[in-house]
Amino acid sequence: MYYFIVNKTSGNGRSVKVWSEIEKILQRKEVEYSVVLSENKIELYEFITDLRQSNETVDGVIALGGDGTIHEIINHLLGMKVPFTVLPTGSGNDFARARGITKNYEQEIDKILKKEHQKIDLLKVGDKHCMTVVGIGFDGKVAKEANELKLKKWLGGLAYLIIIFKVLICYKPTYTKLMLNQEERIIEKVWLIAIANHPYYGGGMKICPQATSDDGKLDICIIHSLPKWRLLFLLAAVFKGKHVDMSGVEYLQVESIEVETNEPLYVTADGEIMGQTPTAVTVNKNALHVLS
Ligand SMILES: Nc1ncnc2c1ncn2[C@@H]1O[C@H](COP(=O)(O)OP(=O)(O)OP(=O)(O)O)[C@@H](O)[C@H]1O
Repeated sequence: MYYFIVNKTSGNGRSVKVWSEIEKILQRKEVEYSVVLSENKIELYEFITDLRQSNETVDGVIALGGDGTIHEIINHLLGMKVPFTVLPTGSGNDFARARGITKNYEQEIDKILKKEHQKIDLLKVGDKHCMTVVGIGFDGKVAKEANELKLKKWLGGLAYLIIIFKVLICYKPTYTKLMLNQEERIIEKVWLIAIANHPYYGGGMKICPQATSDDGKLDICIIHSLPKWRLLFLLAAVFKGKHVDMSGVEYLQVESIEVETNEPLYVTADGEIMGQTPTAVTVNKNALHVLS
């Protein structure tokens, strides 16, 4: 049995339209499925609780949503050895982008029905897990403002651009103390720290191009000690992942990181606000089964 979780709020309501398309494909292929079309996280928790208690064999849990939906689901599936994947219907879809999952839904369903899966790592941040990228600093502030902006769903990518400019006007880089694999490092004037399990965040920004979710490592990109105008050019280069060799960028691979800052900075995971610094991130190796 396949379990589908449709987040009605993601992608400006696109999930519901896509679900009706998918339901027809499933019926044509005579696939057994159960579905929840959820408006809020409580409906999601109830569905997963039912799934835990069910005697059915779970062939897969499939999200229709974006990275925020994935974030909620994986944090509830941990410990259950059920394979997970997504049919992307969000606005960012950075996990799908990283794994080559397309919007050719018929083709993606054929892949799902092959039942091939593999284990991947997750990032552990506090008591939560993250699938894609933990963002700290400038990007955390941008995500916070984007989540609060009601117009986000209408403006799409343009909303991020507007918010980036707005945040940039007032944002000041921060004195930061890091513990990288237990080794202390001080960096003054940090704009942002991205800690990645997959390469993309923010709807296609290739912040950690070398990140893979099967190497037991955190890929870390630190952007620091740059004037504002250079940061803007650098952020433009991030879309192609061409920023890593530029000055003001450090790219590291470690097993653990602790971040302390002289003032609290927003911490995001999969685009969702987790809290503020200080924070610590580690790898939870082979934590989740994903359908490939
Ligand atoms: N099953 C669910 N049902 C309802 N709401 C959910 C569910 N799972 C997560 N949410 C909330 O819905 C919000 C929007 O979902 P999501 O982030 O997937 O869509 P999006 O913002 O369009 O896509 P993306 O994150 O890829 O940009 C999230 O902030 C999340 O907290």
